[in-house]
Amino acid sequence: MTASEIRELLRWATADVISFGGGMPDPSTFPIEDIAKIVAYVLEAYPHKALQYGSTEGVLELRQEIAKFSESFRGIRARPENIIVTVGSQEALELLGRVFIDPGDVVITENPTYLAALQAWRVYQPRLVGVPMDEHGMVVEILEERVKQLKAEGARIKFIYTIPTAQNPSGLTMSQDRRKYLLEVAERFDLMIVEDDPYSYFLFEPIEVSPIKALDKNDRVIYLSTASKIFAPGFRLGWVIAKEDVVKWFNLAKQSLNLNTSNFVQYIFAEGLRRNVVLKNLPHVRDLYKRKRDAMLAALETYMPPGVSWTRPSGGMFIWVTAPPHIDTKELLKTAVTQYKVAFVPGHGFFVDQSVRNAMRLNFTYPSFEQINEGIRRLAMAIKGA
Ligand SMILES: Cc1ncc(COP(=O)(O)O)c(CN)c1O
Ligand SMILES: O=C(O)/C=C/CC(=O)O
Repeated sequence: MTASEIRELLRWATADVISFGGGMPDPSTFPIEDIAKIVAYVLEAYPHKALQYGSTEGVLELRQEIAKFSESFRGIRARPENIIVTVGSQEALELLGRVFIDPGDVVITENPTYLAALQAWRVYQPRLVGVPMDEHGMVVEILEERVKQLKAEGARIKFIYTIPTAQNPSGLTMSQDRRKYLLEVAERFDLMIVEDDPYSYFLFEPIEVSPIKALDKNDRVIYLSTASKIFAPGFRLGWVIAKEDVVKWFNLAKQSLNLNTSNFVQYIFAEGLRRNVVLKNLPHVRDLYKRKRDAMLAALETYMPPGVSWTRPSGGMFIWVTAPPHIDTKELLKTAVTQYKVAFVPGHGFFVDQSVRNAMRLNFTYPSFEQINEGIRRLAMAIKGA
């Protein structure tokens, strides 16, 4: 077991430190009034169901609402039997490890990728294989070559993990052609794709892309999403859309983890979807995050010294920054926090072999506009002094 550099950062979060760490939503986006009304309604209308143990796969009413939401908003056709509700999509990542990974099995991911997925799976001792990205996302040509090599070695490839839209940590979005190519490679080599999709709700520029799951005609994609960025992360509510036998295995594995996801939050989120709270809130959230992204890009242009580069995310919550090669950002973090009062997530933990030491991930959704400008100014001073 290894620590999450993101979770560990929470230790540094003191009042005088500007943190670009955790991918936290701007608290102003939480639909507090709607949630307050819904809580009162749920406790009035069906308190005994909401406060009781529940089914491991999740409340039927919520799975029905998620199926409707996924089809109308994401173009993903699914029935409630194809859905299991999880304790955040982080639990879905754990279930993937618990159900699919035996020691030595190969898991293929983008490189860099979401470090808490790697953290969850390392417990099951996989062989992690990272595929590089370019501005169009995972370089699927390289993936195809790696798959051929791995198959020739007799490796057991359990799944390909991708965050195709506004990727964590890079902010990059996989093109539609690449999505089709990836699905074609998976079909040809009989592989499963895990599509982790917390961020497709926040695309700032019009990009013609669809979830890979919406293109999936042969149940080859296990799709993950979450209420964390569109409702509230404190609810710890995510979901998986997959073929029924995968849902059954996830159910089996989840029984011994936590019996069931909280009924209380499930009924609240079901009512939130029913009342269109999410879709009503999204345009405001998307506009706010676009403006915050632009504010951080402008501050980077203003303050960063030569030799520092960064991505221009198409959506999501993060900008990926590459410092000059002599800088180890894990070391830089200590100075940044203690001397310059600014924090970020060092980049090495996002790589399958922790090899890249001079990168960092910056969150722009949580800090205020003033903190974004001041924090980037401080960060630039820390980099110049390194
Ligand atoms: C790619 C990805 N997957 C999963 C998660 C976990 O989210 P949650 O457990 O809150 O649904 C996150 C959270 N930042 C994420 O970025
Ligand atoms: O910053 C992220 O990507 C994940 C955030 C969830 C967490 O707080 O660990």
